Amino acid sequence: MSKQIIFTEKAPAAIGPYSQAVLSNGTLYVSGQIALALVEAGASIQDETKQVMENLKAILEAANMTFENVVKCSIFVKDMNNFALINEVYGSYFTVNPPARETVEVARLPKDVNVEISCIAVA
Ligand SMILES: C=C(N)C(=O)O
Repeated sequence: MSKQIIFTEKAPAAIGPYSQAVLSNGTLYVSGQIALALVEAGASIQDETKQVMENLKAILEAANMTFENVVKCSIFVKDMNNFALINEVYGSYFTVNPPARETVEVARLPKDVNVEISCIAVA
């Protein structure tokens, strides 16, 4: 079993006992990304989502991958009424052959952010 911890300063450090991402046997498991600073600044859901996607991008790049390597995403939202706005931003990162995905509304997210997205990518 191979297990390589991926870390980049270009994405926020973990806020708990987890790694930004773990690479195992060619598959990259990226932890759920949030945009805490933007939420604290009162940013829009679009800007929050964009920052989350940029975090994912930076972590993928740290493992020599891009969004093209992503096979699955999980989206957790505080308010499903934001579904369309989140899709608008998310979709701009996956213009062709988007990955598999689920989107789930949850009661609360860490640090009271509005959206958290994780992904799995394959080399
Ligand atoms: C933000 C997270 N990924 C967490 O708390 O697990």
